[in-house]
Amino acid sequence: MARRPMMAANWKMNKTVTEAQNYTAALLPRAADAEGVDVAVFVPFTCLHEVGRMAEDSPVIAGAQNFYYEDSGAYTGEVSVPMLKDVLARAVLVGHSERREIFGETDTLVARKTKRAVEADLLPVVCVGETKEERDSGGMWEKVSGQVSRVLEELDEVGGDGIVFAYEPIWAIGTGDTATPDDAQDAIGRIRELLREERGEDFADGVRILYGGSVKPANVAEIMGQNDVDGALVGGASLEVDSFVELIEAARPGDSEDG
Ligand SMILES: O=C[C@H](O)COP(=O)(O)O
Repeated sequence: MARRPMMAANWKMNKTVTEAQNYTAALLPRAADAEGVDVAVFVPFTCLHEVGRMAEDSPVIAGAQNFYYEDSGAYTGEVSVPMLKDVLARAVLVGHSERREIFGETDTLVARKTKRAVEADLLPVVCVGETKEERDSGGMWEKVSGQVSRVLEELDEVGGDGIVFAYEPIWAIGTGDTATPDDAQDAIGRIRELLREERGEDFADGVRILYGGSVKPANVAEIMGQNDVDGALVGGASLEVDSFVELIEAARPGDSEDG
């Protein structure tokens, strides 16, 4: 099944509102030409409303980088799904490794957030991946399969067709140390196989799985050329519009190495 590619920018903790406005104004006309690719931009809460408003009538998907699964209440510092929708977010990152490693998010919290996003029709991009130590000790698959399975378990009641996963080996994030295209295909192919075993052929074929970790214009074509890789979640190389647009263009169907 041909899945629609996705190219996603994760600005992380970068950009003021003015910088976000300038970036979005430059991106929108150029992303409009990106036929066949879903373009998403995951931005800090402080500029989400502005990016959401500017992108509202465009194909560009404005997204948040985090949220909490309760809708309201005494959760100081947190932001809920209704609040994200109110500022025009259409997607959200869930369980990015920086949330898991720095802020202690557990597999259970990530799974509950994913369920809440699905229920609210906010597209979750669920991040999974192993540390260098886990990879070196042969524990990559135990870690990644555990993260994916916990999410699937939580989604039992709500389905979750169309959710997006992002495989991001932690050792490749922001290090310039990209996984080889074979490593990316191996991990992502195994994730898809797990989805097939747990939820059947149609679900597995429909879920997009992105790769993340030091993706840049110089390596994107090779990564996108892998059979099971449906796009990329990009940090550093998404911060400049020119470089992000190069990545979007490389994701267009027919532009990747194997088609
Ligand atoms: O969300 C994006 C990933 O953490 C990758 O970041 P990076 O492209 O700067 O390595």
